[in-house]
Formats: sequence, structure tokens, C-alpha cells
Amino acid sequence: MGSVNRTPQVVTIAGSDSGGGAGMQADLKTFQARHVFGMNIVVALTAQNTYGVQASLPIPTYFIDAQFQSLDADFAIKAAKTGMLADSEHVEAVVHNLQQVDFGPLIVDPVMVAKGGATLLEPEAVATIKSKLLPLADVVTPNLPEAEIIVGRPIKTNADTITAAQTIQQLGVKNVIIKGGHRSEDEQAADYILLEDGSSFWLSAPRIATANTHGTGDTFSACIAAELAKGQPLKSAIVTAKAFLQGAISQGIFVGHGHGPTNHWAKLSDKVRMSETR
Ligand SMILES: Nc1ncnc2c1ncn2[C@@H]1O[C@H](COP(=O)(O)OP(=O)(O)O)[C@@H](O)[C@H]1O
Ligand SMILES: Cc1ncc(COP(=O)(O)O)c(N)n1
Repeated sequence: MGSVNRTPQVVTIAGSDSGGGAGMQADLKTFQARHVFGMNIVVALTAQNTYGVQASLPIPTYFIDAQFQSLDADFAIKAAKTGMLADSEHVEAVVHNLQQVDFGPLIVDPVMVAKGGATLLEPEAVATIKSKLLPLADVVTPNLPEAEIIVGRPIKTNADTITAAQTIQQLGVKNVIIKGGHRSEDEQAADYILLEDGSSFWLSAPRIATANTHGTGDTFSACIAAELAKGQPLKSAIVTAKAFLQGAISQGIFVGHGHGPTNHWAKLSDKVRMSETR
């Protein structure tokens, strides 16, 4: 059947956000906006809104296996991303399944704590992510607090960011992106990218003063996966993701009463700048 499986297909392996702004809902909205066919493997459910996470429920791991098997039996998946993985048992289940399938390049967003403060990954699972999941990853996208936990030291300066990326690369992941969204004192939201070939660069865009940043990290990694599935080289996939985020944060939509989501209908921003140094 020559005509099937020509549409780029992408899967998110993540937690569900009932509020629709983060987690796999942000991923699926991003996939739709970037014109790829999105699928999902649910690892955990959350009862969540723009105020925070009210409850969460990991899915039994046999059901994670079942979802992997259903997708693998039918689709030609060209890129995958992970998000909320809950705990060590669920990280192990995802790793085990990823070893059985070929879903293309893997983007690991090492989600640990929601912006509202809720735990999305039990602290004991960080070691499992480091030793078992990161070696399978083509790209890892920690924010600054996640990168600090992975390397086990504070990241205060640009030089600290660069050495942290090198340390993370040594864990066996080819390409590392340390996102600078949390450095709120910076006028620019600057992300540092260290690629497999040893080259590196910063991607910056003007920091937007807004409370609507729920799901930014999910959206960013989902956009990279979407662009890779369409065949874009990694470097331009990352630049597109940054431009998508800048648009989605600056051209806000307003729902809920707390930290609102971003706008997945927004146009790509032209405010992203790439530089060798900061
Ligand atoms: N206020 C902001 N203005 C502009 N860009 C932002 C802002 N907050 C985050 N970003 C960008 O959004 C992307 C996601 O980063 P971040 O918010 O740090 O991720 P996470 O959701 O994992 O904490 C990065 O490219 C970051 O630079
Ligand atoms: C199910 C799920 N996955 C990921 C996030 C992280 O998003 P954020 O850090 O923007 O709150 C979240 N809040 N919920």
C-alpha cells in the first residue's frame, strides 16, 4: 500500500493534563499546528488546571506496553518525545518498550516539577533517567532546575550552563539543550545548545513578561520532534521550536485564572537570534 504512511507521524509518551495547557495535550496541539500526525502513549493522568496539579495517577505499566504495541503494529512513527514519566517503574517501562520499537529520533524532556510546584517525577527516578533513558535519547531538553538536578550542582552563570551541557552529554545523550526560561532576571530567554559534533550556540529571544507559560517546555520539545519527523535537520528544528515558542508565548490566549497556557495557533516569531557566545 504505497500511499499509506506518507504523512509524518509523531508520538508523545507523557502525562495527560486535564487543563489542556501542558503535558501531552500541549504536545498534540503542537503536532497539529506543525502539520504532523500526533499520537500519544499515556504514562500518567493528572487532574490539573492553570492553578496547579490537584491529583495524579500513574497508568499501570502493562497498559503502557499495550499502547506501545498498538502503535508499533500500525504506524510509521518518525519521531518520539517523552514528558512526565512519574517514577522509576514507569521510566523503566518506557525504556523497555523503546528498546523494542523504532520510533525514530527520541527527544527526552526530563520533566520533574510542574511550574506550580507539583512533583511530576519522584526524585528517586532521576537516577533511572540518567542511567537508562538518556543513553537512548538523541536530544535532551532540561530547563535550568532540571539540569541542576541532573548534574548535581548549581548553574548560575553562562559558563556553568556550558559545563553542565558537557556533563550531560557525557551521560550518553548526543545533543543537549539547556533552556533558559527560568532565569527571570535575564532580558533575553536564552537557551544553550550543544550538538553531537561538539559545536554549540545560544538561541535568544526577548523575554516576555507574562504569567502564561504553562506547558512551554512540553511545547518546545514537541515542536522539535515534529520538525524532525518532517525531515528537518536538528539545528533548524531547534530554531523553529524557539520561534514557535516565542510566538506562542507572545501572542497569548487567555483561559483560566492562574498560570495560563500558550497559544498553539500563533505564528512563528522572527525575534529569535542565534549566536556563538553570549
Ligand atoms: N517568559 C518567556 N519569554 C520568552 N521565552 C520564554 C519565556 N519563558 C520560557 N521561554 C522559552 O520557552 C522555552 C521553554 O523553556 P522553559 O520555560 O525554561 O521550559 P520548562 O517549561 O521545561 O520549564 C525555551 O525556549 C525558553 O527560552
Ligand atoms: C502532565 C504534565 N506534564 C508536564 C507538565 C510540565 O509543564 P509546566 O512545567 O509548564 O507546568 C505538566 N504541568 N503536566
